[in-house]
Amino acid sequence: MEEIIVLKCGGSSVNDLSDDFFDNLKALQKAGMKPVIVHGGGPAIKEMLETLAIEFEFVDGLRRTTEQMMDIVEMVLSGNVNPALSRRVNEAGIKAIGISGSDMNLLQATPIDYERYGLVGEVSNINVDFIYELLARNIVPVISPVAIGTDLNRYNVNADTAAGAVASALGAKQLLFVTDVPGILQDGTLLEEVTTEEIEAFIADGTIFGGMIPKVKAAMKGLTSNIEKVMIVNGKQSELKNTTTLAGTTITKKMKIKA
Ligand SMILES: Nc1ncnc2c1ncn2[C@@H]1O[C@H](COP(=O)(O)OP(=O)(O)O)[C@@H](O)[C@H]1O
Ligand SMILES: CC(=O)N[C@@H](CCC(=O)OP(=O)(O)O)C(=O)O
Repeated sequence: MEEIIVLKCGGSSVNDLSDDFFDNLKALQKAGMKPVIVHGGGPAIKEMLETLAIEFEFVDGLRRTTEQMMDIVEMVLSGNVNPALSRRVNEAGIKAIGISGSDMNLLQATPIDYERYGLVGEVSNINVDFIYELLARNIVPVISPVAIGTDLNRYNVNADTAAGAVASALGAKQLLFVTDVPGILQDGTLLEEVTTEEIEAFIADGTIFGGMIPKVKAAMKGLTSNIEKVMIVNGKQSELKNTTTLAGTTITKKMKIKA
């Protein structure tokens, strides 16, 4: 199997992905790589819950998910964001198929802690064979992070975590977080390379907060498996123009040698 690259498209930028993003996707395929997309949709879920006057809260950065809320999460992620993104990929001339993580037991999950988070899951198993079949046909899977439990409940999985799990399970070489900022910023300055050690310190001193935390955590976990390169890049701008010189933050496990 050729080199697999998992791209996580965050809800913050999924509706505003630049044309360069799709050109880049094409270039990756042309270069013989196999892209797999996992998307989020936090802002769209928020909007829908607010429209329906359903109150929600985040516990440790995860949306505490009730059964009623799960209906909305599934509707938005698998019924709205997912087909919209796969349509755009298809429009760009790339074969893509939108799939819910609960189809074909694609993403199987177990509850993290039902009392604390409700129907929030962590991925326990992935139907990699099905993804490989699609990749062999040059079809880009566009995966919604709604998972299925062995208890047959649906689970809401954080999309960054889901992307990390998919990348590790597939033996992907690269994991790219496509978001609404140019990468990890420190006092407004882009950090081009950050080590896993530095990340711990940045979380502790508040440089990295909120939605960036699950990304760097998934990155650090991914780097302990076969993933060689993790990047955080902006999907809205033209940094994605060139596959070899992507602008953004590269997260590495190697130590920086101090001069
Ligand atoms: N050090 C940091 N550098 C850049 N962004 C950061 C940092 N710490 C926290 N963030 C926040 O993380 C956000 C990206 O995460 P999130 O909103 O969850 O995006 P996505 O929907 O793409 O997953 C940024 O918009 C920014 O507000
Ligand atoms: C458990 C949990 O918090 N799930 C997320 C799933 C979507 C997501 O992660 O979207 P972004 O990538 O846009 O943040 C949520 O309900 O918002």
